Amino acid sequence: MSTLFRDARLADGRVRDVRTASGRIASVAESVATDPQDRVIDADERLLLPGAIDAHVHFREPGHDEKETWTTGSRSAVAGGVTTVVDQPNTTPPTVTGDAFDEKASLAAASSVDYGINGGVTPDWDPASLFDRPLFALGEVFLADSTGDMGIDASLFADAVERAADADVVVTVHAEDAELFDESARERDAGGTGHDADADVWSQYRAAEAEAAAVERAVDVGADAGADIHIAHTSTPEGVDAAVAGGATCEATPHHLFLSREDATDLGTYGRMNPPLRSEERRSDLWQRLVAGDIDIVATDHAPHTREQKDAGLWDAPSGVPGVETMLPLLLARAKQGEISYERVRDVTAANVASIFDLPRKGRIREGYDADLVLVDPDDSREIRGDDLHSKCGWTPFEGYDGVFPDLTLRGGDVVYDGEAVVGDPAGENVRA
Ligand SMILES: NC(=O)N[C@@H](CC(=O)O)C(=O)O
Ligand SMILES: [Zn+2]
Ligand SMILES: [Zn+2]
Repeated sequence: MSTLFRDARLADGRVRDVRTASGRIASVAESVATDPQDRVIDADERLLLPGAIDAHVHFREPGHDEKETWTTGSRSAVAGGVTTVVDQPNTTPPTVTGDAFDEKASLAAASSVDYGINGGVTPDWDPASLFDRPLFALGEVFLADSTGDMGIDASLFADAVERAADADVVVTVHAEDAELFDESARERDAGGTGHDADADVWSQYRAAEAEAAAVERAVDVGADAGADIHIAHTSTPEGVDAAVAGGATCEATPHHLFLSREDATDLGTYGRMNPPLRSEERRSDLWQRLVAGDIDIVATDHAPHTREQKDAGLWDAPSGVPGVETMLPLLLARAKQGEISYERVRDVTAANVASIFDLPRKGRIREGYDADLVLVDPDDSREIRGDDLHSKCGWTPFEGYDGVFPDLTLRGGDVVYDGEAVVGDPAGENVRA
């Protein structure tokens, strides 16, 4: 199937015809001749972007298919313009052995988007068999416990980073130092479950200082081993600055860029995640660092949990929020308001992700690249509603926010979302296989 987009506006403002054939971008030019077989789409100067690459999702299989599956997670992805995802290892079993990797890889065949599968680290990981598999990256490596309780100590971390350097794979780090958590916060929990709990207490507990301290440690270990360190979900400007100073790359999530402790009280446990929401001042400084280029990529840390699981007390509810479907729509809504350029949105959601994680055929609209494409009308925003989203969890922390959603998403030249429904059979491929 070949497709010709007529008069598409690219992120840099140029208006071009873009033709796809055999899953790749075949031509990008001011005027491209139509082949009789082409499906012609009059883009009418709507915006055409490379499909977003979300380097941080938790699609929950194997082990937690009540929260999400490769089917539901990838359907949510395409409806939000994401065409490649990277799955994290805190599943059950955790992805810490070659066998566990294989089990996850066979489940991922149900994915509508391309994917990478990360390997993780626990005291009983098996690096020999794990590095024998087509790993996307090592990570997220947990320096403190989060969902799955995979926090590891300093010596295991150093060992893991050395092995990753030998294998020439990036290490993605969940950087929080549990020694700096404020245990006295527990006494300030006034009780209540679900939305009636106060997640600001969670922000007090997993203190902001705990992030930069862990980032500093991670980049030091990385430098000693000669490894590439990527800091996951930086939530504080101090954490970003420590990553930049240490020569690491870093990501920020939509929830840390759009939400703050001022939202935590209303969200309750639905606003509990690791690292937690930060002060409005830190949130705004984080956004500035995104616009300025200190933050390399936006990744969602899409971490769905069921309502039933979230409707518990603050200390018992699981951490994490969904986000894969709303990342690009939220950023495009901000771009529409002039708060970030379309080129920067393209870079942080696609081009930079491809260069950090070495995906030479992804992240740009250029001849020879994979035909992973998102067409949007940049002026057409709508309110985000949990009921409209495709994640199995059925809720969003961004309820009521403006989003610019895709009119069309293509993966490998095939339409996977037509603006109203997810279409086609799952055909996602492992990007490292
Ligand atoms: N971020 C979260 O709060 N939760 C994530 C794990 C993680 O990324 O730390 C999850 O898997 O639920
Ligand atoms: Zn994490
Ligand atoms: Zn995560």
